[in-house]
Amino acid sequence: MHANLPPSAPESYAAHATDLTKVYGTGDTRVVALDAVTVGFVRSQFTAIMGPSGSGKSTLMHCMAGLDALSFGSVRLGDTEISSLNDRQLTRLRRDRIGFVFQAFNLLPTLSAVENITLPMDIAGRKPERDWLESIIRTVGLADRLDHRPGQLSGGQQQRVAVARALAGRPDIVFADEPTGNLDSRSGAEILEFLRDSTTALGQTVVMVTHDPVAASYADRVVFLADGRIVDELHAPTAEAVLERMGRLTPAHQV
Ligand SMILES: Nc1ncnc2c1ncn2[C@@H]1O[C@H](COP(=O)(O)OP(=O)(O)OP(=O)(O)O)[C@@H](O)[C@H]1O
Repeated sequence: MHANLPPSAPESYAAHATDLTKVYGTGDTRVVALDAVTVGFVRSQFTAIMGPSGSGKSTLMHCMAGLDALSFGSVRLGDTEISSLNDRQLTRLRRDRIGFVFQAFNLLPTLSAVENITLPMDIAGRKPERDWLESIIRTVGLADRLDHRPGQLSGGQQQRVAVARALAGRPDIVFADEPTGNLDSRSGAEILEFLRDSTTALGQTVVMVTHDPVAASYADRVVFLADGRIVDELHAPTAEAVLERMGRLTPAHQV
């Protein structure tokens, strides 16, 4: 398994940031959202990013996914230095090599579940690999819902379609931003299990931003941010351990 390579081996990372710094605004409105963050996401691992509100979680995800430009530092996706890419190359990289799952499911209402799953590949002119697609659909348990439109599916089922869509192109990495934020706890648990299965059974790499210690406990590793810096990390986390670490980072009035 790639996950057993030493973390220092560059090939063990699906994505890696070095001294990643992001500054918004200038003068009085200047905010250092990320302050020289160095972090790697090991292939075939599930990593959760946690931290108090405003600590830089979304900014880290957006910079590493090529959705936002860096101020300083570098981000590599596999062998590709993304800060060296122009807008067109970045668009292609996001489309072909990154999967996204958001809190809102962002499905097209007029398309069936399977059409939604294959849409990004259809747009890219790529043919889905049949076996891969079937294993994803099996993993997320959608085989008997493929012809349903999003309006005929529950929230949990719609998010399963969104997870399958993110995985369909066999991306180098999947970024999930609060993927269970709109779901009841049972549907949320299913989605988290699918994300975890996609790393253990399918070898995918998943990075998830979450506020929820229970959600984070599904990950192999939790990285904690505070004030734009990585301040802690946990391996094989339990919800209790995550909660305890978060308690140390969050001022009492915000808990
Ligand atoms: N487009 C922007 N312009 C100016 N400042 C921004 C912008 N986006 C984020 N920030 C600031 O950068 C800091 C980090 O924001 P970010 O959204 O990454 O935090 P977060 O940890 O994801 O927060 P939350 O948990 O509330 O979503 C905050 O101080 C925020 O106000």
